[in-house]
Amino acid sequence: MKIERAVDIKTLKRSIDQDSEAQLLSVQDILNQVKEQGDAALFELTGKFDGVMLEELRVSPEEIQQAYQEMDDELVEIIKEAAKNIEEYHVQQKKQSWFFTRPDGTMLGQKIIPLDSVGVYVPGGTAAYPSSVLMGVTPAKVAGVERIVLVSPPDKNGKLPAGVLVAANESGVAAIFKIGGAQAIGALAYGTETIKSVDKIVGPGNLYVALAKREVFGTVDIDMIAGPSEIAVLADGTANPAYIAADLLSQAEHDPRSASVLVTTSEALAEQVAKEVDKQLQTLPRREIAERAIRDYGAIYLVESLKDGIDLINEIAPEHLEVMTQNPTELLGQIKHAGAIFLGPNSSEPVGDYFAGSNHVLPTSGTARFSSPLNVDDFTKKSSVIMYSERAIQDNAKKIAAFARLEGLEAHARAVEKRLEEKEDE
Ligand SMILES: NC(=O)c1ccc[n+]([C@@H]2O[C@H](COP(=O)([O-])OP(=O)(O)OC[C@H]3O[C@@H](n4cnc5c(N)ncnc54)[C@H](O)[C@@H]3O)[C@@H](O)[C@H]2O)c1
Ligand SMILES: N[C@H](CO)Cc1c[nH]c[nH+]1
Ligand SMILES: [Zn+2]
Repeated sequence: MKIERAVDIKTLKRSIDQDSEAQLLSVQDILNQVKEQGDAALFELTGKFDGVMLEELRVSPEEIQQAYQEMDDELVEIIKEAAKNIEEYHVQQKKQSWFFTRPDGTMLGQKIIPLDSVGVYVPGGTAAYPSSVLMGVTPAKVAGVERIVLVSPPDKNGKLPAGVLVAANESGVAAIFKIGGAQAIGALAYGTETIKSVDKIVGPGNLYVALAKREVFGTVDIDMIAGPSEIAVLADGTANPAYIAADLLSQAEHDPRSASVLVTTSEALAEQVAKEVDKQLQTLPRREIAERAIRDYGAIYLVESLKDGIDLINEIAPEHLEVMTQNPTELLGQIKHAGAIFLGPNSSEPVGDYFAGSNHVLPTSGTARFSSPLNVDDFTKKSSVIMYSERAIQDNAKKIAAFARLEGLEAHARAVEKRLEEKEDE
């Protein structure tokens, strides 16, 4: 890894918009086909793109049972424990409806309501992460969403990975469907004979999935369109270089476009981390991916002070930030922009990916400046509640009517004045 004194933030801001016109047209065709032909389109497109002719779209209870048998019992227990931790964390996020009254008897409030139904997309292939199943489903469940369904593309034998099925079952989804790509997004948005449409679709996927989500937005709500993973580590000379290198590589192995960045005040540490990264890379099974990510999007930035380091971190707004300094908690107050903040030497990033309980679906590509991790609020909506008292309408009707007339809206004015007339007639 190169050690630099100047920072090119631009290299971290990778665009997710690498779609071509042809891909967009193909996605639009797929969505139309699903809208018009329903299940028949799903069977046909799954044959075409996933190479398997399915008999059933829905995963059967027997398939779920078989998944438990295929998995090591110890791993099932680990998934259960992770699910418990994730639930415990997200329960803390739950907000209550609130109401208050004014002295004139008016009652006002905000009612919080869970969405009726949600679809969670789980990518296929090597990115079919059981942990992402837990992260997508649990906040919806905690929010109180009644119907949560999961979609994921099948393999050539028409199967989904055992880990995905176990995680889905443990987190309490209502149904699992073996469909992927734009056709899965279309089915969730428009509904088919077998799959009822949902109100919101969440979860990452390839370009076809991302484009399809963008296309159906408005018919349904969607979550963020996530870019490749990122990690930034802020460290002083007290940090352990082997830990830092390992954590940088943990995100580099996700994608050749993952960004792994160290910001440090210590030149000695910078040199040690660069050496460690090279050393640890040699034995990684996903070495090729990680090597490309480190080469193209990895960097070590030397800064004069921790204050300069924090300014730089706030500018990068990384998906994950690890703070490995002598007193990490003292810096927390100054960190404004980061999706998840890991404090101290024991809080290795994968702790958050799998087990601590916080959500690993996080804002990427600098969007941590204005967005948050996937959370319970993403699966609720709010309604305002207004109950004006008789005294309040009598006292305020004239003011409201005057305001309406300022906007040239006579019917608005007369609607509230009607209450005054009715009172005079009594
Ligand atoms: N940001 C994150 O947190 C995160 C996590 C996991 C995975 N991912 C992303 O998920 C993606 C996984 O990709 P994947 O492809 O393995 O699985 P996927 O499930 O995203 O896509 C597979 C589907 O793509 C469709 N498809 C493939 N080729 C097509 C074509 N030519 N025309 C139309 N549709 C086509 C097929 O329907 C197939 O079912 C990667 O891009 C990865 O970066 C991101
Ligand atoms: N670090 C990824 C999100 O940035 C999530 C993940 C899933 N599995 C392992 N890691
Ligand atoms: Zn990860």
